[in-house]
Amino acid sequence: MRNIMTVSQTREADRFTIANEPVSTIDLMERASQAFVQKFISLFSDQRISVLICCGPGNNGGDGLAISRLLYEYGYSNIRVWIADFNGSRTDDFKVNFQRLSEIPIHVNELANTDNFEAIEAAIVIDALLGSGLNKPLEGALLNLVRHINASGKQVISVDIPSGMPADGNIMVETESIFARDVISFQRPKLSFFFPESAKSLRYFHTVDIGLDETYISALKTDFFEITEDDIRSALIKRSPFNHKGTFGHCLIFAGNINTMGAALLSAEASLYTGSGLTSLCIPPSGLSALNTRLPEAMALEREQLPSIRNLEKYAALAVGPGLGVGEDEKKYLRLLLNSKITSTVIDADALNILAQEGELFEQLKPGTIITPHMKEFDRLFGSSKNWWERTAKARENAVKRQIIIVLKNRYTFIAMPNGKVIINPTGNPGMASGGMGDVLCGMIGSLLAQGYAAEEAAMLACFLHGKAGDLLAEEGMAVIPPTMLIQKIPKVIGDFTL
Ligand SMILES: NC(=O)C1=CN([C@@H]2O[C@H](COP(=O)(O)OP(=O)(O)OC[C@H]3O[C@@H](n4cnc5c(N)ncnc54)[C@H](OP(=O)(O)O)[C@@H]3O)[C@@H](O)[C@H]2O)[C@@H](O)CC1
Ligand SMILES: Nc1ncnc2c1ncn2[C@@H]1O[C@H](COP(=O)(O)OP(=O)(O)O)[C@@H](O)[C@H]1O
Ligand SMILES: [K+]
Repeated sequence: MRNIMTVSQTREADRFTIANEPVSTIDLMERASQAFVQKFISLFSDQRISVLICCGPGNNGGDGLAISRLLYEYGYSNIRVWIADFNGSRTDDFKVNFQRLSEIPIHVNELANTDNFEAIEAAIVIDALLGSGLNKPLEGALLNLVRHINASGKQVISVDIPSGMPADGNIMVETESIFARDVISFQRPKLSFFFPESAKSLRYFHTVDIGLDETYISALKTDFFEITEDDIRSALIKRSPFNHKGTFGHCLIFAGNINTMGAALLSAEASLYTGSGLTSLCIPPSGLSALNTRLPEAMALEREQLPSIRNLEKYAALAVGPGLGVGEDEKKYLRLLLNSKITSTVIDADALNILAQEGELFEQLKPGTIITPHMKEFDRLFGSSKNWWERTAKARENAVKRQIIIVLKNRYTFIAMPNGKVIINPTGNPGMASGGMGDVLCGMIGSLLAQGYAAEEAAMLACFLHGKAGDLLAEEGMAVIPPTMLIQKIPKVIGDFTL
């Protein structure tokens, strides 16, 4: 896991590295600027491109000055610099880089404190106005400059963070900032990048290593973590020669209704393709022929038979909800299943809507149960929230209080764990925004639970692999990803991490 630092923790890591490596602050700024420039070159290799670098008075601006010099040294000759120093005081490292820049022939314009900025001619704007030192909302001439840059329609690349954007997650509706196509962020992404409200400030972010002390950083106590490929590689268990279907558990999926049988089939298919030894799908009789035709590997269990089954615990895991409906029968059977001896459970979709109506059933969830709400389902369960910061806080609070795992689905899915940590999944893409994608995730989690993974691991693995399968398809040129195609990719993604 990669822990996500707050601004004050980044400063601590900064101070520790400076004192213990040791490295001077100006050399650290040079290292950060070099790292930025290397990434910039990989994005824009044509040295003839015209670039305007906008620098504030702090260290973010100091980076901007160093970046200007370095780009010049790398052969980018069409460079201009604007300095927006309206009332801040220049930092020492800004001053050093200002002096260094004066020794090379780059046009530098120190902007007057006015709202009349000249038109931006350059193709690219590097935004080094403000970084993590933001301490109040933008206002006055600086705000107008930010609006001027945004209105120019030029591609903006931000240094560390879009100027004006708060870093630690709580982004207000009224917050105004630079809108960057790309952000090149130092050492770690900022927590704010993962919140949906960040969409007004950036499109893509890239993280570059500036050599802060990783041993120190990984020991910092943080609440938010990002899943990495190494986590997946070490958590996934390789298959052994004498494994058999019994090794990989039996997943029971309780889903589907007359008009929503497809959701049940998607979950069952995802369970099969994620590797559960056996998958049984409990559906109304109207779905049986569809199941037998579409998924010969899966077994059917007629819904009315549920009460007569004595040994439900033969199912290693239970996945409930996709396309289920919220009728009285569904409520009755859901109650029966949640009160059964099956201990590993994932609850999705309509089963969550039932829980939102049946408060006492919700209160009785077994510890370790996984729930997978999207935003609307989450709000039905926990009440509406003003913004994602508040919603995330509720997810953490409830995961701890109820000792359950809350998979709050989005572009970056937040997995709130019973220990209070929030694990962020980085994989996935907008091609996956199509109906049925969540049904697939539910089947994958059920499958991993059936295979014996602990609930925390099953949630983390399923979210990452689900998004990764979507990313592989996007890399193959798929702008729209039907859930059935994503399912076909799951075995390959698992293979990439285990074979
Ligand atoms: N992390 C690392 O390891 C490394 C970090 N580095 C870089 O340092 C950056 C952080 O630099 P920083 O601390 O100097 O702050 P920065 O963002 O330049 O702004 C401070 C200035 O802005 C002003 N100001 C604030 N809010 C304002 C507002 N709303 N409107 C107007 N003004 C406002 C504030 O004025 P004040 O209010 O304090 O008078 C002060 O003058 C970081 O993002 C990264 O780029 C690398 O160089 C090396 C390694
Ligand atoms: N823009 C996106 N980027 C990454 N993942 C996405 C995006 N849109 C949707 N997804 C993923 O697709 C799934 C959608 O789930 P859900 O809304 O429950 O779908 P459905 O109810 O149609 O099955 C979630 O896992 C979500 O993370
Ligand atoms: K910036």
